[in-house]
Amino acid sequence: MQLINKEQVKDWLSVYFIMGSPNCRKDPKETLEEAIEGGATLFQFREKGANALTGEKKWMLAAELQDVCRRQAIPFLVNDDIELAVKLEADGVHIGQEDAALSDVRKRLPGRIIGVSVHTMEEAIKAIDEGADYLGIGPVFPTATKADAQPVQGTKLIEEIRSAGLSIPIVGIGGIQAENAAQVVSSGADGVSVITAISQAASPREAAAQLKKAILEN
Ligand SMILES: Nc1nc(C(F)(F)F)ncc1COP(=O)(O)OP(=O)(O)O
Ligand SMILES: [Mg+2]
Repeated sequence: MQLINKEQVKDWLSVYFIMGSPNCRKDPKETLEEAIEGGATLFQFREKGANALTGEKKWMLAAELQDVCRRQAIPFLVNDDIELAVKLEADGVHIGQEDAALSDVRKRLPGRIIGVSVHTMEEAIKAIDEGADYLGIGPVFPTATKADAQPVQGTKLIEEIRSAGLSIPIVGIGGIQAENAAQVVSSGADGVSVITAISQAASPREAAAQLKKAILEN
């Protein structure tokens, strides 16, 4: 059972920026503001990896970035940390196969966006049956950002899901940049999600704008 308007979710997925403080070249708040000014349409707070903030510091940064999203009217999602999402009344969460069960998350965050990472058709069908609002599929290209990433799979699963006539909103993830973004969308994804392509850019604004342009040209 889908709770959020599917077309709205597809629009949100166009340029989906994911970030935490360890990913940033400069101040995370500045990075996010620039990314949204450049064209980012959705944000996921993913505070993970070496030197990730925890406890009060993590909560404070999340609240600060949520405020940026509120002011710029884009949804603020939280990766993994359901407690934090509930505490902040986030617009949604993203969960992987090892994270909390979708049914439990739905109970704790009714009416909010729930995205699920999937790597196989079986995982995709299970997530759709359980009412996921979108699927994160990848890694499409090699990525250095996620140490425990699954094997690189290109756009094969995205194409398979679309060939099966499934219309759930899909975002590609993993090693995506302006140069390769168009092929992700032409394979059937509704948008692309990136970390490094924006967070490590000299100009996050310009990087987001280039991604947006690549998507719109497709
Ligand atoms: N965080 C993510 N966001 C997306 C999104 F669809 F939003 F692009 N897709 C996939 C992931 C990966 O999620 P997961 O497999 O739980 O690993 P981690 O918690 O380390 O990110
Ligand atoms: Mg996760």
